[in-house]
Amino acid sequence: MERTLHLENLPRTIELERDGDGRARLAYIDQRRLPDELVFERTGDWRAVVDAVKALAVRGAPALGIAGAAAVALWAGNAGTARAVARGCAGAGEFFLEELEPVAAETADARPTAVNLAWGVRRAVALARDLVASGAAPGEAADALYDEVKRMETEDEAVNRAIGDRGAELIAPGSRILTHCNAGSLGTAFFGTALGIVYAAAAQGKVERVFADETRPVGQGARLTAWELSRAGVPCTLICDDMAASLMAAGGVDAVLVGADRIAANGDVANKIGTYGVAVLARHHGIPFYVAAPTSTIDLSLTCGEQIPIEERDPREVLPRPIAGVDVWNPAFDVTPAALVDRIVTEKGTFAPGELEQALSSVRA
Ligand SMILES: CSC[C@@H](O)[C@@H](O)C(=O)COP(=O)(O)O
Repeated sequence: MERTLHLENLPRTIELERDGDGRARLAYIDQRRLPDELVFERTGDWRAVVDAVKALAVRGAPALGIAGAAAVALWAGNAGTARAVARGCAGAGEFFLEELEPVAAETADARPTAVNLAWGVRRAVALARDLVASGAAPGEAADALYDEVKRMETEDEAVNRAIGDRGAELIAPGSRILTHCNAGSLGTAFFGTALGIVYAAAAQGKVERVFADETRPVGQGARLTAWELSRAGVPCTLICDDMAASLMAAGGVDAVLVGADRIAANGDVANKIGTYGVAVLARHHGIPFYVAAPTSTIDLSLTCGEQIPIEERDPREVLPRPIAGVDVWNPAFDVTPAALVDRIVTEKGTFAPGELEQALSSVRA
């Protein structure tokens, strides 16, 4: 039975826009406040974007890519251009690029695991360099960076929809799908990666229900995935992370779908902490484990997952009121070995982890 989805109820997550005076600003959903309230923040300050990334107000690998490029564009349109203009014409472009360097470095370092953040920054910086090299003034470079971020937003949705269509082919009718964290519209400009597959498969009437892991410690599953799926009209059941094993043992899960923050060349997958455990459980119970990600999340410069930097976050996320004598370890991500991943779904194709490197080298060539 085909299901009527209500994707129109999902707001766009992150968008560069111009205010009434033509100044660039970034509008984003403050995801810390969901599901209690849907609040859009707006800022023209690149440092505020970096702070929003660090605080998880903006999160999810593809959304971080856009945030990274947007921070560069905002700097270029405000402080970058103003300082270069104040300095005068001679060498303004070189001065602009020199000043851009620490801005780019600070933005790219805001979160280390999701490779899209640095990818987005690199894409913006490369464009700025090309423009200055071809004689563009800083103000012109800033306008072009604005347009580039808008292109990234559009591309991101198109990529997610392609992932959705490809991934839906893996989903059997009547499927009960387990997901971890939020790899949905909220982690992207729009539509989502793992949840993009859910939306595409649900539109074909194949999804009976999605089980959302709560995803301790920050609760992206409980606060974000459950909110997003219910708004979109997909039946959703929230479970605590430690219930997944029992659910699988009871025969309640037909497939696992998760997103990724970085995928190494050998197909090892870094994603939200707890993903590895879900993959072990899925293999034990003979349930297929699928990863959905854009090719921008695949880092062919790393041969294996051990090389992926894992972000450690504030212990207060785990233990809000410290207990004397108790230490806390709070890694935000873990690495699922390629051997536990059945298929990786990208916009360019669906691959076994072992095929990834060769397949992507040939599609990129
Ligand atoms: C489409 S988002 C994919 C991943 O980035 C997602 O699964 C994830 O792990 C997000 O972690 P977060 O710490 O919330 O940024």
